[in-house]
Amino acid sequence: MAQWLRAQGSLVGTAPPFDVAALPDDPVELFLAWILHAADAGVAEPHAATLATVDAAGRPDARTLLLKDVGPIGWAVAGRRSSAKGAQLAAHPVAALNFWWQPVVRSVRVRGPVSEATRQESAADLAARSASARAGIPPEDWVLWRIEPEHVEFWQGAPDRHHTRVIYERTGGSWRRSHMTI
Ligand SMILES: Cc1cc2nc3c(=O)[nH]c(=O)nc-3n(C[C@H](O)[C@H](O)[C@H](O)COP(=O)(O)O)c2cc1C
Repeated sequence: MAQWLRAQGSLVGTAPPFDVAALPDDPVELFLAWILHAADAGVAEPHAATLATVDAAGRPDARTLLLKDVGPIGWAVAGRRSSAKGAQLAAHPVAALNFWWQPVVRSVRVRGPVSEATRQESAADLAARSASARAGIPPEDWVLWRIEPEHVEFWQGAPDRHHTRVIYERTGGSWRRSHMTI
């Protein structure tokens, strides 16, 4: 199996130009540019991401879900309060969210504290789902969570392995930005 895995391609997409001299001050702006670009480049379901949480004993967990919104107050995801992630977020309201857009060799990582949206916002998210996706979900069990970004990393792979990492770290009310080629 190890041989088969080694034979699989990696970073075989085509990365677009990425000018680190022209980065926005706000990582949300760069994220919006990247996810829209990924969709234009044919990435199916570019809003699918891996949400990582930790349980009460400190053990990590992760699953795929859909990004519901992104803006000045964070990256929003939704699910059942009664789920494992619901219990984990109640015990440790922190999370990481990872995106991987293979055809454009781009990945984004977001980390930070998590808070629940208002009951109205959670209800509106549930109401916006298809009838089949709503079926069997009591409204009070559906929660929209927001990850308030403290650390956002944009990674773009290069065929020559000179990959680019751009890191935004929030200190107080402002963002500190750095980038490197690795
Ligand atoms: C593409 C995709 C999108 C998904 N979207 C969601 C979602 O938005 N919310 C959700 O709760 N689960 C979603 N799921 C199911 C989760 O991956 C997971 O099975 C479920 O949330 C239970 O996870 P938990 O037991 O860790 O809480 C999605 C799965 C896939 C593959």
